[in-house]
Amino acid sequence: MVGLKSDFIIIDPDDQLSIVKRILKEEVKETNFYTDKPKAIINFINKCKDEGKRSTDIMINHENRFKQLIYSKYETYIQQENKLDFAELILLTKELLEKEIDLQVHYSKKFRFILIDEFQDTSTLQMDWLKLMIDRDHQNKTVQNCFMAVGDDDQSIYAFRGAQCVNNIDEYLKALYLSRENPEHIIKLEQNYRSTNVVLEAANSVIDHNQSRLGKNLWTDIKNGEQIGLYQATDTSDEAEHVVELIKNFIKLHPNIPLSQIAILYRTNAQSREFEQALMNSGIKYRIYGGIKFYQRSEIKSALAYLRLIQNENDNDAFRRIINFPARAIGKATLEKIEAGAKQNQCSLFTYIQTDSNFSKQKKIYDFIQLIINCKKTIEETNPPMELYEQALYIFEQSGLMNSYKNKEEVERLQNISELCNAMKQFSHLYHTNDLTQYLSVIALDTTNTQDGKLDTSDEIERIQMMTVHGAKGLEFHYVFIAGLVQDLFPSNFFGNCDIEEERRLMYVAITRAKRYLHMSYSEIRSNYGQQERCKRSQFISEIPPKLVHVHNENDEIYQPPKKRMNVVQTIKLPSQIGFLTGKNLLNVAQWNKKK
Ligand SMILES: Nc1ncnc2c1ncn2[C@@H]1O[C@H](COP(=O)(O)OP(=O)(O)OP(=O)(O)O)[C@@H](O)[C@H]1O
Repeated sequence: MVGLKSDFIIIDPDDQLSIVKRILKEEVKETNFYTDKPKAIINFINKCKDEGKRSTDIMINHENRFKQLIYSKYETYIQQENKLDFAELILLTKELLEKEIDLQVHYSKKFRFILIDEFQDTSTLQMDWLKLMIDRDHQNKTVQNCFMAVGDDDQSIYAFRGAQCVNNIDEYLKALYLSRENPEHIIKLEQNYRSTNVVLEAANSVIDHNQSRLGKNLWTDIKNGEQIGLYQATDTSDEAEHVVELIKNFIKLHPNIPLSQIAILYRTNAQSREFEQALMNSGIKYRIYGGIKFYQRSEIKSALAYLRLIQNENDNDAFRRIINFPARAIGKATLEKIEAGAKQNQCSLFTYIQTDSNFSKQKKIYDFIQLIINCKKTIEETNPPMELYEQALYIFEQSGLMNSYKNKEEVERLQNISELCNAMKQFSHLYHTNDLTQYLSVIALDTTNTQDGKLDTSDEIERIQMMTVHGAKGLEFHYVFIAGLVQDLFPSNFFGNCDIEEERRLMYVAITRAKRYLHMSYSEIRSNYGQQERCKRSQFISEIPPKLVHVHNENDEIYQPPKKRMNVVQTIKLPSQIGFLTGKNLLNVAQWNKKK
C-alpha cells in the first residue's frame, strides 16, 4: 500500500548520516565542495518530515536549494533500498491513513485507550497522526476512544526542532471536543515531590513571566529549604573556581552524598571548559553528560592540529587531520601516495610534499604548503608581536576553519573555537608569554591523556555531572549549579533573535532539577575570541524574589577566595624552564601544583 516490501529496514540517525554523506560524495564528485554539511542536511530533512513535507512540497529559495536537492535524492535512495528513517515511519503512516479511510477507521476503532507522554514536545506531524487515531462521531461531536496526554507546557524546550506546545494543546483539545477551561479536561499535578519550597517558589516566579502557558503553581510539603546561592564573579575563571570551591565544601560536609548528585548546568557546551579546568585543578572527577570533553571536541582537535603543524612541521598526526580539512579536494588516494613517499624518503609528510614536485606543483597542495609557511612567517615577523590568541585566530581564519563553521547548525563549534582563544588569552596572562610552543606543551596532557571517547558516558566512578540545560531535562540532582547567567548567553541570543519565553522555560527546567540546593552564578566580564566584553546580569535572576536568594561574598565561611590559589599557580615553572621535552611526560597545571 505504501510501496514498501515486507522486509523493509528501519535506519537510525547514524545510518542517515552515512547515506547523506554517500549522496553528497556522488553529487560533488567533481568539486569536492558542498554548501551544506551532512548534519545540517539531515536536520533539514527531519524538520521537513516533522512538518509533513516531502521534498516536492518545499518552496525552493536561494538558502535551501542544495538541501532540497539532496533531500529528493535521499528520498529516492531510501525508497530504492526499502529503508525507513524514524520520521518516515510516522509520515508514511499518516499519508497512508489519510488516503485509505477504511484503514484509518479500522485503527481508530482498534485502539481504545491512547496515552501520550511528553506531549509538550509533539511535532506537527505527530499531532496530525494523533488526530487520525480519533474515533469520532461527527454528528454528536463525541469521541469514542479515550485519550490522555501527559506533559508540562513549561518544559517545552524544543521549539527549534518544530515542537509547538501551546498550539498543539489547543489543537488536541479542539479535536477531542474538550476545553481548556473545564477542570475535568485538564488535570493539574501541582504537588511536587522533588524540590524544596524555596526552589519551587523561584521556579514559579520565573515562569510566571511567560504569557504563553496554561498556568500552574507548584507546591511541596518539603519546607525550610536552603536559600538559593548567588555569586557575582570577577571573571569566568573566578566563577568556575568559586563553584568548584563550594562543591569541595559540600563534599567535605556531606561525604555520603554521591558525586553524581552534584550537577553544573550551562546554556552552551563551550562553557564547560572553565569548569573542566577548575575541577581538574582540584582533582575532582567529572563527566560531561551527553557530551564530549572540551579538548576532545572535533573542532578543537582540528584547531589545535593547525597550531601544532605550524609550530612543528614534523607533526604527522596534525598533518593528517588538516590536509583535507576544511575540504580541499585532497583525497584518500593522494594521502596514501604522500604517506608512501614520506616513508621511502624517511621524512615527515609535510616535508615530503614540499620536496616532491609531483605534489608541490599541484595547486591544492601548493596552496596548503603556502598556508602553513605564510602563517608561520606572519606570526614570527609581525611587529609588535601578535598575542597568542591573535596568532591562533589568524591561523583559524586563514585556514578557512572558521568559515567552515559558518552555518547556523555549527554555532556551537564556533563557540568552542572562541573559548579556545579565551583559554589562550588566559594562558598568556598567567604565564606572561605568547609562545605557541609553550602553550601546546602545557595543554598536551589534556589532549593526549584523556579518554578519546565519543560521548563521555564512562560511569564506573562517581563523578560530578556537567551538562547543558537541554541535556538536564528529565534528570534531578541534590545540588544544582547554574552557571553563566548573563544576558545574551542565558537567555541566549545566538542568532540575534531571542525567543525569551523558550529561554525562560529552559531556566525553569534548570531550576527544577534541584532537589535540595540551588546555586546561580555569573560574571559580568566574559571573553569572546580572547576579547573581554562587559555583560549584563541575566534578567532571570531578577525574576526570583530577593528573599529566596543568599548573595555569596568573601566573608562566608563556606567560601574561600580563589586568589590564594592563583598565587600558587603563578609560581609554577613553564616546561622549557623545568626541562620537559615531550608532551606525554608533561603534567598539567593542577598536577604540577600538587607535586610542588
Ligand atoms: N507520589 C509521590 N510520592 C513521593 N515521591 C514522588 C511521588 N511522585 C513522584 N515522586 C518523586 O518526585 C521526583 C520527580 O518525579 P518524576 O521524575 O516522575 O516527575 P516528572 O514530572 O517526570 O519531573 P520532570 O518533568 O520535572 O523531570 C522523583 O524523585 C520521584 O521519585
